[in-house]
Amino acid sequence: MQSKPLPPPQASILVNALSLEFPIYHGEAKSLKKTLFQKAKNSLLSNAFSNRNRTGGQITVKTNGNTQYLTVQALKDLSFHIAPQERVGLVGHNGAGKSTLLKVLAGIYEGNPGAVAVEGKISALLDATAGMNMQLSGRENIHLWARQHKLIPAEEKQLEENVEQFADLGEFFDLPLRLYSSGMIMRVGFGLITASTPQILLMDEWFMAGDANFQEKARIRLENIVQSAEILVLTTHAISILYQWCTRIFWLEKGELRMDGDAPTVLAAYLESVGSSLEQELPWLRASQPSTANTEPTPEDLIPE
Ligand SMILES: Nc1ncnc2c1ncn2[C@@H]1O[C@H](COP(=O)(O)OP(=O)(O)OP(=O)(O)O)[C@@H](O)[C@H]1O
Repeated sequence: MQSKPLPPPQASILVNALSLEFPIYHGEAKSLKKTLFQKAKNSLLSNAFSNRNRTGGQITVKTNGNTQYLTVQALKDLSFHIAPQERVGLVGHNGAGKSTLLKVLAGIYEGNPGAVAVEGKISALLDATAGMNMQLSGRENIHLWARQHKLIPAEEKQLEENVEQFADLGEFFDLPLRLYSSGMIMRVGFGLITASTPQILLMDEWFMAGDANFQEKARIRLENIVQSAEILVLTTHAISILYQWCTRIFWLEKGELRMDGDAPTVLAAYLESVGSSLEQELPWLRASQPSTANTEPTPEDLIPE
């Protein structure tokens, strides 16, 4: 008897005490180094610098033998579990660690060993040029990607046709990417990443760019993959998208998880901390019923007017 293939395991993301710091290499700029060292030392003494400055990760002084060096703590001791059907939004000030966290989940950055366990096939809409070779044409980049992902020839052909049609670049599809505009590169990158449905979809804000024609085509493609992805993790500064799309929000501050909870609660607390409110950001809330929050996501909301 032929055995049935096993269904793919359910998607999940388990993060346990994740930290990530970037060393600052700026040896030649002595005055900058001196200033940063002084600020970091003052902050250790008084904690005033870190409280006042709500941009970027925490800058700290580290010691290795006789040498001192500076690091930016981009993520600090994060722990959480994301289960299937959860749609998580990341909020926080500039430099809070949102993009870095997405990159760690995507496997682009490595956190501390054993801190991240991801189950399921991931697609990351983080950077349109990630993994692309600027010397190769759009078509060649598709083949490169197909080989890296071990597609069989029929799948590779299908992918090529799919992306070529979506990107709609005419003869530019066979010219090197270095001759493309950023919007043209995005068409190839977006088309490639959204050609198949992932179990886990990670999205940063970059995909909101592009001309009107691109946005309409992108909307249709996004609609399909967002609805079928098991897990969505998204970062954007657009509160209305977070409110309508997400079931859960992580509020990051200087790399730490300041709050984790349902979208209305965490967004209200976050907005209050920056002197705003949900009613101010989403005037339509006043007129709508509470039950309309977190309804089925509408990808139209991702595309700016
Ligand atoms: N490749 C890198 N090298 C050094 N420092 C980095 C690097 N990437 C991020 N950082 C630092 O890590 C911190 C977190 O950056 P990150 O890009 O994750 O913030 P963010 O929350 O996505 O910000 P924004 O809302 O402005 O996009 C910042 O202080 C940033 O300077």
